[in-house]
Amino acid sequence: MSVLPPVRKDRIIAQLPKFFNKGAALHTKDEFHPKVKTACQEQRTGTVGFKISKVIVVGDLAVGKTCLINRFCKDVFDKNYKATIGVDFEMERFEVLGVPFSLQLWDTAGQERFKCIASTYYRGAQAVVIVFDLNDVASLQHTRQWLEDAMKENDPTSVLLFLVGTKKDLSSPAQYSLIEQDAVKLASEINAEYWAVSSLSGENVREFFFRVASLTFEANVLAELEKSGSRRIGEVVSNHHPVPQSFIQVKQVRCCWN
Ligand SMILES: Nc1nc2c(ncn2[C@@H]2O[C@H](COP(=O)(O)OP(=O)(O)OP(=O)(O)O)[C@@H](O)[C@H]2O)c(=O)[nH]1
Ligand SMILES: [Mg+2]
Repeated sequence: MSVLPPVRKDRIIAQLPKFFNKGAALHTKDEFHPKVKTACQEQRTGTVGFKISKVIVVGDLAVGKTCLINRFCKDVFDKNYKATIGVDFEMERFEVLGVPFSLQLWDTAGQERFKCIASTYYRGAQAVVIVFDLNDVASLQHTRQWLEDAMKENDPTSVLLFLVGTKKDLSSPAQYSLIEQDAVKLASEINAEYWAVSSLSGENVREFFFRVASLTFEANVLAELEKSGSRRIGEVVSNHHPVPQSFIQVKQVRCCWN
């Protein structure tokens, strides 16, 4: 018997949410991968329904990481800045294509003096959200460093990356389109999906997290399917050359859509 309450009605995902910008999307398909849809219909998603996927949110101080998470998880916005000390996390439960799926959203500190505490929590992320302020070019320039730090603790071939510009409500259309060009360019260079949001107005916040949940779910199901398929192949291969598990896992995620 399940002890968990049912998933909230507004956390049910029945369709793949759309990307934000075609020039910087993790993929541009309209629907979930056919293998994922079939596996969900046939209830062959293995352990995915019991898993909690870790998402880490990193970026400069005061760019709006905490506000972004709080807008989505609690539907609140605080205009006063209170620095995050170390880390904090929120759990969000979804239902994707009828399968329960949970995200653990880790809100980390951007302030230099708390960075070493925060970085100890980077390990094991399935998605990394790198946040910058759309009104502060320096915060966009610093995202490469945040990426490098996050990747020291994670496998770059299996992590989904998102580059998120915040405080969209504060930028004029002209200012916005200037920084967007740089952000889209950077996102496509680092293989991240780009989003622009406002936690004050709520613009794109829900859409963004639904996309994170959906793409993470899709990658998990594909990896699970690959694992159940490769177990048989692995058994045959291992009679001759043992295949390290890490190699199999890298392949699983890499071949998502190819
Ligand atoms: N206008 C506007 N202000 C925002 C938005 N998001 C955040 N802010 C403000 O920006 C400041 C910093 O926001 P936080 O979410 O605390 O920033 P943070 O990235 O978590 O900062 P650290 O915890 O120090 O790393 C606060 O004063 C927020 O009210 C937004 O979308 N629009
Ligand atoms: Mg914070």
